[in-house]
Amino acid sequence: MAQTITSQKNMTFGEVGAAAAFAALAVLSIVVAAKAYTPEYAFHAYLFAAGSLWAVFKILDRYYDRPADLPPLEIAGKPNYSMGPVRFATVAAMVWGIAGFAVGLLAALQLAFPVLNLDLPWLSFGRIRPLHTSAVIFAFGGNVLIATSFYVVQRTCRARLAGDIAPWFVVLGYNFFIVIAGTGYLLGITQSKEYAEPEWYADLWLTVVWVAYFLVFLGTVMRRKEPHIYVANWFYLAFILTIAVLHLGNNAAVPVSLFSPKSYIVWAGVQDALVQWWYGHNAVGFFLTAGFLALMYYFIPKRADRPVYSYRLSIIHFWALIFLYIWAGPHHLHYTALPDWAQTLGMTFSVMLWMPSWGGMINGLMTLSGAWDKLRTDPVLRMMVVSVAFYGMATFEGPLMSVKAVNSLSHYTDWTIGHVHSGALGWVAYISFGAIYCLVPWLWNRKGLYSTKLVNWHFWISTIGIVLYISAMWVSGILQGLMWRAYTSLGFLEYSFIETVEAMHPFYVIRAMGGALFLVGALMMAWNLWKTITATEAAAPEGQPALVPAE
Ligand code: HEM
Ligand code: HEM
Ligand SMILES: [Cu+2]
Repeated sequence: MAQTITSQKNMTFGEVGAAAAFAALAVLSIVVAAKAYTPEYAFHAYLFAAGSLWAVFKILDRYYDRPADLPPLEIAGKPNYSMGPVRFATVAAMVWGIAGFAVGLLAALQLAFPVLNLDLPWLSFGRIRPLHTSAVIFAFGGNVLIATSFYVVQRTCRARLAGDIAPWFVVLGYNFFIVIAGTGYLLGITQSKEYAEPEWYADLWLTVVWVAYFLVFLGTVMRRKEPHIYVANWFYLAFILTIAVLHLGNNAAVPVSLFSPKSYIVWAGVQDALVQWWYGHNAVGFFLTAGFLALMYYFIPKRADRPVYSYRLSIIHFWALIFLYIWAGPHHLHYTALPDWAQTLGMTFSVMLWMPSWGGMINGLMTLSGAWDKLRTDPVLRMMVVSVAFYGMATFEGPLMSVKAVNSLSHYTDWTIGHVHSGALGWVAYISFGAIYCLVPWLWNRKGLYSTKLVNWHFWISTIGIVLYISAMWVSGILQGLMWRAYTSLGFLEYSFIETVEAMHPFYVIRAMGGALFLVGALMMAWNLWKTITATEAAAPEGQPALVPAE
């Protein structure tokens, strides 16, 4: 007689708790929707209600379908990695990335040809701009960080992701936040804080998601089988923790009512400005830098098949970077009502930041020692190496721009926009593209990418795009700054404002062309990945990970 071992099937504590919490949120959202002061807010409340009901349904549905026992942590002595959430976030990153680049292109075209506002409030520059910045930083960048952090932490700790539904809650909950934020901008809901535009209710939701993210990540590190915590995880952890603190500090707002989307920030005057740029600068430092440095420290050694050039330097890089970044925020407030000593402090720490930044860049580049020849044949590695070079460029330019005398010329001009995009396109997007090109064949169990040639085309087309974008912005920024400060011999301003705007036109056209090339490259990438995923040839038999051993 065949022996069957069946353990009794029970709902886990997490399933019961999450289903109950979502049911309560659904009820609350419906009440809010009914009593909302504005139709836009009611729309968001309905989205929350629909999302929560869907979550309750999914949790119950999964419970009825699943076996009594939860997936084991190990199978035959090997970690049973959880890659579903990683796959979802990877695809989401590509989709949001393309949307964000397209909206950036629209914004760029609107600046060159204002008629493209189309006289529609939803498409006006003021709404499109935060849509672009949030789509590229938080939707594209955020999904890249979640996907890679969940991948890297599992592989380097040789442990399955902590939590059962928690990793899915993080990934889906985060993307729901993106939907609320993005639709909010189009409908005119904003608290007008740059890079923190979503209103109080979206911020509260993100807080819950982010705490879950922190717990899943930390829980995975704590169940590690590998005694050492690899340096990439340190960078991820600093990113997750610091973003939580920044988010709470910068969004300390009191809502007008539960039924209104509007809130008022508790900080006043110059304190509000300082908190905002403490946040804004460290969003660059910990989201766009520390998080993506974790990618650098995992994917470059992996792809080049070389150990990190100096592991000791990576530790120094880590501590110096997080200690210095946090003080540099005031460089966004030069020549304002902020006390002079605070401006000088911000400038000094920014100049000091140059050293650890370049230490990190050198560490990333020198990891290729003995493997430089791979740059000729592997465009994915080339993309990541160029990315590190752009990181070096942006972190040289940043300290320069933080010097008050330089900032008096660069501030308010397109130079800042050039600096931003050499960091954003050259560093953040390129290291992300490289990581995604590595990840997709691993995650979908494929031998390799569909076409390396296409990666090569992507590399060259988008590199030309970046060069057009940033060089146009440097020239236009410096021209703009010089025109604004030009005086006649009688002491009058030499140019009216509109003359400076007219002078920008050709550069805005060139920038839009650069953006279009960048977008075309990303579309080629999406096609290449799609063909890779749908290819029929698997690298290893189903159910057996085609993954190389963790280090
Ligand atoms: C096709 C690619 C892109 C195009 C055409 C584009 C275009 C633009 C435009 C036109 C602006 C407004 C500039 C202004 O107000 O004068 C802008 C701002 C911005 N973009 Fe992009 N962008 C692209 C990609 C990206 C990416 C990938 C990122 C980040 C990862 C990014 C981050 C930002 C940020 C942070 C700002 C605000 C800058 C500031 O306020 O100083 N962009 N972009
Ligand atoms: C050592 C590193 C860096 C320093 C000291 C630095 C410094 C600066 C300075 C002085 C400004 C201009 C502030 C103003 O005049 O308003 C600025 C703007 C900016 N930087 Fe950097 N930067 C650094 C690296 C980076 C990197 C790597 C990125 C992107 C990945 C980046 C993204 C930005 C953004 C988005 C802004 C525009 C903020 C805004 O006004 O909206 N920075 N940075
Ligand atoms: Cu800054």
